[in-house]
Amino acid sequence: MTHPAPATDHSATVEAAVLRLTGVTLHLGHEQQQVTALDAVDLDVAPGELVAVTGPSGSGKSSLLAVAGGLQSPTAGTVHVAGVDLTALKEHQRTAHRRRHIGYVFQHANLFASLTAREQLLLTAHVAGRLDRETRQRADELLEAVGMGARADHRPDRLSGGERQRVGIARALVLAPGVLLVDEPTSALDRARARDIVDLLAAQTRAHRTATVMVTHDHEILDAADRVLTLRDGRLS
Ligand SMILES: Nc1ncnc2c1ncn2[C@@H]1O[C@H](COP(=O)(O)OP(=O)(O)OP(=O)(O)O)[C@@H](O)[C@H]1O
Repeated sequence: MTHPAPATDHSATVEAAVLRLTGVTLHLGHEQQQVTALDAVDLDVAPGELVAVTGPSGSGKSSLLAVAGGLQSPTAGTVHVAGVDLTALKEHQRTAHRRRHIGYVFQHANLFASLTAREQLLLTAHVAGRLDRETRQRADELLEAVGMGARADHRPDRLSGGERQRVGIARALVLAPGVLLVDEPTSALDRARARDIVDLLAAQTRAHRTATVMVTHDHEILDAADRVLTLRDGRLS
């Protein structure tokens, strides 16, 4: 019987982090108008960990999510997702890796008006070529887990803002991503619903062992995070 070679320390730590940004710098704009949106950012997020990133307007929060999600290539540095450096991939490979390993939750749930809650999840699975029995079952389980089981056949116009956000969270998890990137999830919600949603995100992060990064202005929800980091002028601390 053969045994696999032991992993080197380096590859083991990359895998352990799930999401790892190393020395990430992002310049935006041109020449005199150039802005350093991210400045030598290092960030490791482990499975089951919820990291909140806060910071003033223009500090680089959206840029951080865009780079971590492979939507924007950094000017310098590397972004490892599930052990693979996104910056070393060709565009089509990056898209495939992103679909497989990253889930996104947006400020507004961005649901399709004509689809029911369940169909929002099934469409995501379909686009990824994963509309199989297992994924259908996972979709129903997730809708149950986010408290939307009884409303799985409702379209967005029959759901509240908080309920739509719940569907958005379930949709982000339907392909079992290792990384969850969350952009201002509570900004469209009242206090009580904001609390519900962030508690749900924390619970789902733990239940599904995702490495979750949540960008937020909302200081009242920071207690739900395992770690709180601050961006100032593109520097993370
Ligand atoms: N396309 C662009 N060209 C040039 N500069 C840009 C561009 N997009 C963003 N910036 C600048 O990069 C910096 C970081 O912007 P970013 O949107 O990441 O900040 P943010 O913290 O998400 O802000 P907010 O909280 O207001 O959404 C800002 O100074 C912004 O003006």
